[in-house]
Amino acid sequence: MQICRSVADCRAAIAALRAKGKTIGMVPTMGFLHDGHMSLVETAQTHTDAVAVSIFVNPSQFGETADLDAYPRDENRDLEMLENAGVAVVFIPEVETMYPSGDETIVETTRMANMLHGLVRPGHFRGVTTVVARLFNIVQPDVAVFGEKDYQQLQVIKRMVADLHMPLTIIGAPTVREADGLAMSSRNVRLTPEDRTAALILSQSLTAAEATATGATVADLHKVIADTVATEPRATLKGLDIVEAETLNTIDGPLHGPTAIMISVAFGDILLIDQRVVTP
Ligand SMILES: Nc1ncnc2c1ncn2[C@@H]1O[C@H](COP(=O)(O)OP(=O)(O)OP(=O)(O)O)[C@@H](O)[C@H]1O
Ligand SMILES: CC(C)(CO)[C@@H](O)C(=O)[O-]
Ligand code: BAL
Repeated sequence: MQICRSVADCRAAIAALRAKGKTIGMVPTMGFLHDGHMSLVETAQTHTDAVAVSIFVNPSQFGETADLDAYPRDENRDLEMLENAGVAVVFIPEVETMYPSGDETIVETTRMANMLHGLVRPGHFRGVTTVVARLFNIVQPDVAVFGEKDYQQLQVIKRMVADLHMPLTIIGAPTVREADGLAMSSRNVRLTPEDRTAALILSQSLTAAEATATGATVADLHKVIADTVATEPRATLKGLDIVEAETLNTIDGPLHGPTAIMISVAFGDILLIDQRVVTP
């Protein structure tokens, strides 16, 4: 496994694989890896010959520096997991490497970035597309894999790739969960034991909504989720969006096709997200 910290080293490692005729898959991450990330690596490996993983805690997608500062990191453990998984290249840049001129050049999906979860975290998706576009330009993968857990992020990136005619395919991979249903997230380790138990309310509220989806309106599902989350006093519902699955367009009246339910719930200063696509 090649560990690269500069753009030149990363490009050289990828070029060496290309010279052997290998196709390249990519999994962008912010590190502190868990089984959710490793499932994305496996998906990338089934589609391509060699996989590159980036580890970069991207400052431009964090609103509050407290959230950025508290973001968990463990580079040695991450590298061991990636080596064991047979990853070919790991790219671990510094902030100066990714942002040589700060935020002079940005990439933004102007509509999709500034709706739904983008309103809960202003500027977040602009930071995501800006860094992902840079990562794609450095690695130039054939395929990149993103988790469905970050549902809006996946749709935003697909839109960016289509609109900028980027020559790669984006694949979405299902959410990997703990045994009790909590979506795996690097942020879970910051939860107190009480909040960790309370966090089950995310998946439980989605299950309650799914059970009533057929024949339901958006307003009905809003109520089911809000009422379920309200039964957990430690949880604060921050965002709840029920939209058409691919376009993220709003739905009037009853659900009429694949529908994405996206929720964000805060436990103190820790914001957790989950989603489910239901087809009535
Ligand atoms: N439980 C999961 N199942 C599948 N994919 C996941 C899961 N958690 C994260 N991912 C995906 O891994 C990629 C990197 O995500 P990231 O490094 O932000 O991890 P994370 O655990 O989501 O961290 P956090 O939510 O705390 O920011 C993204 O494409 C994300 O959607
Ligand atoms: C895609 C990503 C690595 C960009 O920083 C990040 O948003 C994430 O980990 O989901
Ligand atoms: N997984 C999305 C990255 C973030 O929360 O900033």
